[in-house]
Amino acid sequence: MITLDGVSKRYVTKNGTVDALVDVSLDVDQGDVYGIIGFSGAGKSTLLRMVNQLETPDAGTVNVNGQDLTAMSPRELRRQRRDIGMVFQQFNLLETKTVYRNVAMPLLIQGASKAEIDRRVDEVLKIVELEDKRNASIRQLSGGQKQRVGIARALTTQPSILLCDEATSALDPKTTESILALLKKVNREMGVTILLITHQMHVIQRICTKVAVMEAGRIVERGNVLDVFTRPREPITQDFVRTVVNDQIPEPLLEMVQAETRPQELLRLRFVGDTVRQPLLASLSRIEGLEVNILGATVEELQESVLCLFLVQLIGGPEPVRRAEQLLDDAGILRERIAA
Ligand SMILES: Nc1ncnc2c1ncn2[C@@H]1O[C@H](COP(=O)(O)OP(=O)(O)OP(=O)(O)O)[C@@H](O)[C@H]1O
Repeated sequence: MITLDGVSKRYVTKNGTVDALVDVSLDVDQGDVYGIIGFSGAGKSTLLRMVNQLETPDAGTVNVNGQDLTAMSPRELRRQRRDIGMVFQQFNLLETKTVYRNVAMPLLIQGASKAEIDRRVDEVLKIVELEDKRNASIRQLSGGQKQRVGIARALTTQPSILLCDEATSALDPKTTESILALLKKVNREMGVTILLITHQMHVIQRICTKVAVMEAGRIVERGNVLDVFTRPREPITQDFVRTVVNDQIPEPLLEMVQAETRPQELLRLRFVGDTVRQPLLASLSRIEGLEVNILGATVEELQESVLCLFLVQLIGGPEPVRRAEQLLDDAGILRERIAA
């Protein structure tokens, strides 16, 4: 549905050159909620703006619905952009105008009839649950309500793609949850494909199906959210995952572990989905000559499944520890040894 192929973008300023995108390729399929995560300056905004050609590439192509946007005339591009809505971090609304006027804007620009505009505005305000604010001024709204107006405006032209530029970064945690739930609803019930950029792994966890991690203009890791959360490869991805799934031994317990004089093995275990139901820890503790201590545990909901992370200390000789590791391997549990 969206395909970037070998896209590069270099900005030249009086302070020097910046390679904002370096040979970036990306495939977003219909129905995806695709999240791009990275630190400030990684190139996320530049990538997002390629998809509606607010930025043009120095090299590579940008295809949307099978059409190469980089080869389009300005007129064709304007038509294509109606199929791509955009939601902004700072809402980008006309503060002195009404909700109706803001939401109607894309249709007014297109020259739609008053009857059609009225019908469509009412439809989208219902979706974002702001019917009662139709005639309110934007200034009278909370941040969360403003973002709902921003989403409604992006949906008026019935786009098949929604681009979200840090849509929840200016909102408090509770409002963030409600906006993320709304985006998920837009994806599920209206079939809108979403490409979003964020620096919060929590956003990826809550609504994305796929994720790409960006660093210095490159995509360094990508995949299904469940896979990336379970087996993050790159250090930057591990850092992002750690902000949601803590995988470190808590400081007070570390001292106890380091003071242990008996032979021990420290393991980080990851269980996904059905594996969670197995009574593994009970089985481990039945191994003769083995003492099992839990040093940490996290359970996170992820894509309608659960990811559990356990930090365990196995105290015992080589044979009981080997049996324990065998048991974990047979159960398909991901295990990783950690240093004390
Ligand atoms: N119009 C521009 N002119 C010059 N440099 C730019 C321009 N736009 C972006 N850059 C630079 O390109 C790099 C990537 O910027 P970009 O905004 O895409 O990153 P980002 O990951 O979205 O960052 P943030 O999260 O801070 O928005 C940065 O070094 C930025 O300073």
